[in-house]
Amino acid sequence: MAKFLAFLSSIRWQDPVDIIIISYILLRVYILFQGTNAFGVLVGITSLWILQEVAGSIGLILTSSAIQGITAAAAIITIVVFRNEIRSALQLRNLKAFLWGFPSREEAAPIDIIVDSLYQMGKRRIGALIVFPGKEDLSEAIHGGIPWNGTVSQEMLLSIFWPKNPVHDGAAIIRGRQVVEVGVLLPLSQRQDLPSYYGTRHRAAAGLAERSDALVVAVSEERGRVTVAKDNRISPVAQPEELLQILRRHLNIMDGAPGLRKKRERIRLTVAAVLSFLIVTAIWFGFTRSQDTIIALNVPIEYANRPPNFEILDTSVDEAKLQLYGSSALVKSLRSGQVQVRLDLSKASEGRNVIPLTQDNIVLPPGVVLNKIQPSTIEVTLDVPTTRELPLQVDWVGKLPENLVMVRTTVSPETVRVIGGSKILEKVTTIYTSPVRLDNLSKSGTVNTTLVLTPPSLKLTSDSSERVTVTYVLEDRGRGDRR
Ligand SMILES: Nc1ncnc2c1ncn2[C@@H]1O[C@H](COP(=O)(O)OP(=O)(O)OP(=O)(O)O)[C@@H](O)[C@H]1O
Repeated sequence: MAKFLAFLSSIRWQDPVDIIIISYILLRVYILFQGTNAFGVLVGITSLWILQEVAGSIGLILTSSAIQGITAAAAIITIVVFRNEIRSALQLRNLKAFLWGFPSREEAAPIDIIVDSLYQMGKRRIGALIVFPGKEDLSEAIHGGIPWNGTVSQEMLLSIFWPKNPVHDGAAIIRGRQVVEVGVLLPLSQRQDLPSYYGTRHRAAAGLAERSDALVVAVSEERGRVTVAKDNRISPVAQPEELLQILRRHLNIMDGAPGLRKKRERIRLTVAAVLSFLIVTAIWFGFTRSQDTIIALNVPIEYANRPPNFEILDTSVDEAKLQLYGSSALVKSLRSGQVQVRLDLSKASEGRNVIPLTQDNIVLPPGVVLNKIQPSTIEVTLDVPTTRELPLQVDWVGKLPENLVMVRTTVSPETVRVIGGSKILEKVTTIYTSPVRLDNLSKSGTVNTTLVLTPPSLKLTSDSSERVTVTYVLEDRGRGDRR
């Protein structure tokens, strides 16, 4: 529970923003690419990337780098192979349309009118060729069309393919409710297995279907048959209902009233948005959790609420060793002062106190969790401060040269006033200077040095100085004073 709360408090404002931005990008990619072959490949590449992250996080170094290589190669191949699909998916006029717009969902084609017209033309032996583009861009496959932009009607279709009409040759392209181009030349299929009675019209239908995701319907001038070409298949369709069904499937026209269709579309988008959010949240969770780190930190102990009149004479340690856990970004950016160890001395009494060091003594920034504290207890010795005047002595070290003897030493000042805990001061009888070496002395003189307060809890009164002057007199053994 504590970890969960710590996790909640570790969420920064940037994290939900991060998740929302990436979820939105994912949703946009879905909206722009749904239904295209490239979409399936994109899903594949994303799965590979997730697999690589998982492999990396559990330490499968070789697998992770192999998948990384495959993902990179697959991404490049996808861009090359699906360049047309990607281009048509991104064919939006401006950034606003790219970020907010929906790919122009043209109004559904009036397939009843179209199917009726096709069978009418069949009956009357009027040859026709109609292309219903899919998601792919056809501009590289087709040539020579004449822009038309007329709303589909039976009269218009019959007149376009009327043999005396100058534009009856070639194919018509229908997008939504519009005949957008007429007289379009389609690529001819090179297949050898097509029936011999299929002439160039049917070969043209098969050719474009093979090269793209468009559906092409041909009406035979000779036989009056309606034939549909899609992908690598080309076959006659005897019944108008069957053709209606094929067109409905190809153009993604849902049964039901337009209101119902819109509702279904909204539900689909909502599901896609929720799924994007959940996927991105899961990835974010895995990503940030895998970034969690443990660090060790030494933090000076602060003492609060010291009883008045008491001094801290001694403590068993000056620093606490903390082991902290959290997201690596957070843990690494910890600054001094953000982590504090505070010991409450309000209940401490004179002498030695053993105070437990617990979680309650530690102040941590949100998101950082305490894993371990050392030591578990701290000894604090409190005492009443007193002042004493103590004699000062020189701390001579080493040996005088053989021929010399020290006959007199004076220290200035001779005494110092020291403040410290009464118990400690009871044991201290003398204050020493810093060590002064004897080996280097060759004649009488003066040395300036400082005094050393031991134990360090002792302090000098404000009127005492740290500086000490030592005057010494040396003599040659047997020869008297040496100046
Ligand atoms: N590459 C092409 N792209 C578009 N239309 C074409 C193409 N080649 C031929 N056509 C159309 O096909 C017509 C010729 O049909 P042709 O009789 O050769 O074919 P078919 O398959 O036997 O058709 P039908 O059964 O109607 O005779 C042309 O007048 C032209 O309208």
